[in-house]
Amino acid sequence: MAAMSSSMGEAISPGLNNPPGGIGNPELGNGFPLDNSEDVPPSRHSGPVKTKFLEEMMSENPSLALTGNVISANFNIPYSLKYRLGADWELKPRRGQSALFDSFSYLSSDKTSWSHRVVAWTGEIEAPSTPISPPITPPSTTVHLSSLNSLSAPVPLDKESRLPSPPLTEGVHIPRADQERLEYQLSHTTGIKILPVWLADDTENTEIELILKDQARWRRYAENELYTMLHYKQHDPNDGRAERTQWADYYRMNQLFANKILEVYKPGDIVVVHDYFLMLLPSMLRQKAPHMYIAFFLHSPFPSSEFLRCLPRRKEVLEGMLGSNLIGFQSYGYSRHFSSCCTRILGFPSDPRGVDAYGARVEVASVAIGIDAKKAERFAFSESVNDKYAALKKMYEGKKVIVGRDRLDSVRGVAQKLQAFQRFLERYPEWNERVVLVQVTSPTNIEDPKGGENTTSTRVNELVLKINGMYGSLGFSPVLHYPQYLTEDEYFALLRAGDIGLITSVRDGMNTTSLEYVVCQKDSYGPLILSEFSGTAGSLTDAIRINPWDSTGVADQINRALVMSEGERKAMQESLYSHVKSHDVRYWIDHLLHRIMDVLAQSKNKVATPLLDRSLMLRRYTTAKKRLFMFDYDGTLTPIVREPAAAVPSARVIEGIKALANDHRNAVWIISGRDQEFLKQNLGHISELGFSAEHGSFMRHPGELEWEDLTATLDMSWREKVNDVFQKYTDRIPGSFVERKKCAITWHYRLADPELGPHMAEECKKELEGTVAKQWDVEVMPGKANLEVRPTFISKGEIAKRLVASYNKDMSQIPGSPVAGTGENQVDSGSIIEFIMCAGDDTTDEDMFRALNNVGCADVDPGHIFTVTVGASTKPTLARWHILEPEDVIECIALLGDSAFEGGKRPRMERLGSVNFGALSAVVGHIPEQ
Ligand SMILES: O=P(O)(O)OC[C@H]1O[C@H](O[C@H]2O[C@H](CO)[C@@H](O)[C@H](O)[C@H]2O)[C@H](O)[C@@H](O)[C@@H]1O
Repeated sequence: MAAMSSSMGEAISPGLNNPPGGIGNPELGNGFPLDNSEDVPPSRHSGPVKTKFLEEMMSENPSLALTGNVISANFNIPYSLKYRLGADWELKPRRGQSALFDSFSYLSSDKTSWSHRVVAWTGEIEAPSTPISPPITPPSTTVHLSSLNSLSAPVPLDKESRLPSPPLTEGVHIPRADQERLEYQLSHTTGIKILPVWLADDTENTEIELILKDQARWRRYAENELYTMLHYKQHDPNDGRAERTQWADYYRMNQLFANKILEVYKPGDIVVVHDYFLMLLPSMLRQKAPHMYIAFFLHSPFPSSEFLRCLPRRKEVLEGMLGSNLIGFQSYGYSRHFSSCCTRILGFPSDPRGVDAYGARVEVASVAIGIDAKKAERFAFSESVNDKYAALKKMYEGKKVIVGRDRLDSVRGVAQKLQAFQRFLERYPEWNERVVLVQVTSPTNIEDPKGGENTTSTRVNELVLKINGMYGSLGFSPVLHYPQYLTEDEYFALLRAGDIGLITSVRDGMNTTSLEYVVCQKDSYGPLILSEFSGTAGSLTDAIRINPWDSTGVADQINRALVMSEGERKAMQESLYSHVKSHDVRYWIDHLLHRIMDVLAQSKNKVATPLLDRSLMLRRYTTAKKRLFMFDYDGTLTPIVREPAAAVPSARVIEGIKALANDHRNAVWIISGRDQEFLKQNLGHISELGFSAEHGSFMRHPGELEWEDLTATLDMSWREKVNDVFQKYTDRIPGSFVERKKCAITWHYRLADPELGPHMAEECKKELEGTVAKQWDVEVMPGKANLEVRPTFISKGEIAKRLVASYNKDMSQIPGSPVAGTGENQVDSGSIIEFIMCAGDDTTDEDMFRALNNVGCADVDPGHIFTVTVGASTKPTLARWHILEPEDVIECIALLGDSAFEGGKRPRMERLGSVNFGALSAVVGHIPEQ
């Protein structure tokens, strides 16, 4: 997890007497205050101040207005709370997440143009005590706190009255009036507008009082399951019962967050959701407010798909995150893992920049968090720290000090650090008694799945004893281990006193200690040794990188850091320092918000294809005397399935197509990449249908049995070459196979590895374009998990053109014309076409849409041509309309087919699915007058 800090503030009781943004203790807010020192004092601000980053970004893209409302959703508020019955609540800055809380302060300050609110859980509330002072409550005139009116208040408001005893139920009971008091304190007195999410065990009485019994339940799933998995740790197998209960709490908690956000959300607001406690929140919000702007930021690492697979709720978690417009990670590696998980686990196409999910694009980005470097520096070199620093320097005089400050959690790698230090003392005995490792460990509330914190702690203690036993003496211990929290002063003094900062985490989202160490070494240039498994390693590229699992390697790097020349140390420090200063927490949040604005601007610029207007289509259809239908097959009449042979038409498709083709005013064609055999077997029995097989290579006219071969005169010698290339790739890629048709050849990779398949298809395409396509007139076409080669002159577009031209003339007498069939239902050949519907789902169908877009007005009125792509509205297409899936195509077919019988005539076919006369009348009834 990111942004841990040792911040520890004094308890304060904010109330109305405290000015907004500056309650009693100015240090309060987020461990220590937001630095204003180099800016104009707030009172003299004429308006919001833009950071350099924002100015640069806005000059690049002036259309981005970096202003509006931001709602940050975080698991807990920046304070730990102590409840005092009938009195103001006691708020203490919460330990950890200091960087994130600093970003909240920044967004809430007048240094940005954003209006900012935080929605967060109260956190575990400390049990009540008797009131210690009269409440500094808001005035009774405040509308917000109407229940504090003494008549309606559930508890007496004057301090003399005895408070009623809490009911006999166990747990903490918080009357509504006291909840409102906290809500008031949090929104008016802390400098950040905070809306608390109340999470109660008992949902029945929440209007009267909140009963909190098992407060830790809300963090259990996230900490036991998600934190564990995100850090590559695993449980021993269990029966899953505890997991189910914890999941239910996690789900409910995310829902309560969604409800709270929706209470205050207004269209146009940006919601930024933080970390693994709220992974379901983006999709819950998206369901309720489809147009909400949502960014999710994961402060933790994100594992590879091999590891995420082990999580029983992997799909729910990924789908939850995919409700966002943008998902930010601490490093590129984590964002790459996420995209890959979406492909491998959910089957969604992805690339390193994003995922295509449910017809929308979800962008991913790596935006590493920073610290408030100015504030940290000011604090680290303040008077109170100077004294402690001087004392430490004196204490370790004549020794080199290696400093470490980590949580006592196995992923922080404290055991690895000690092992490497032992190896160092063994390999470099010249440093014995001249180097000391000062290791501070703070407790963690996250349980280790394999035996808990105790295992790590026991191991660490054993190692400390062992090293001190081996290399220490009566007067000297090489390892000084302090398992305790440090005050802010002590913490910064220690980082300043270090000669080397040593971070050996084995998994870590962002390690803010390393950033604070860099700030503290501003003048003394102590090198930073940093684990390559920390998310920070991706940003602090000039630090000495180590693999914590390689003790000897770490030992050598410790020695290297100790013997480095001053010049080398200075150069390293200067570069690290400049990075930490320039990529601070403001840069981070500005950058994240800018990215979301950018993503939103891009999606606004994209022209979405409108959903097919069925009533318009029906209107045009019913009035037309001559109609032409062109249907693609796979992905249009049948859903895409794993194996081509399994994509057989349903009874509904057959019924619907039959009904359409039965109408003598309709010409219905199936224009497919499939071969003749497949089409004949599955739809060949509908004699009124016309067929075009293999993308136009072969045609079978309505009412006929013979196929026309349009490739008869073509040179087909390319097939052998293509076959060889496809075979080579098939041999290399398990699961892929070649479909050899009469003319076209298709290489399928749907059953291959989901990332390797598309990658090798790109390679294969390049190879074919550079060889076969140069020698022969053939086209290499990427399809849906396939690559297909066919002669260039043949395409679905050509067929579409021909059909329009042919049906537009009276060509029934011309042999070979598409309308020259003999069936009883032969289309009326005397007039021009008055209605065209053409539906398809993939790139080869775009050729038909292009051809139909170019049909001259004299031939067919463009308003009567319905080109329809099957897929999301965001899909790039030349079609004028879209519908989502084959099921919708079938419904449209049924709708049109049934329309012939509207008006009381008995239908000749079974009613199709959900479309019946009632539904049809409903649609017709709503047709606006022309
Ligand atoms: O023009 P179409 O009718 O859309 O045919 C295009 C290709 O479709 C078939 O492959 C695709 O569908 C399969 C079944 O759903 C699926 O398993 C495969 O991954 C898709 O690529 C067919 O096998 C090809 O011959 C067609 O060219």
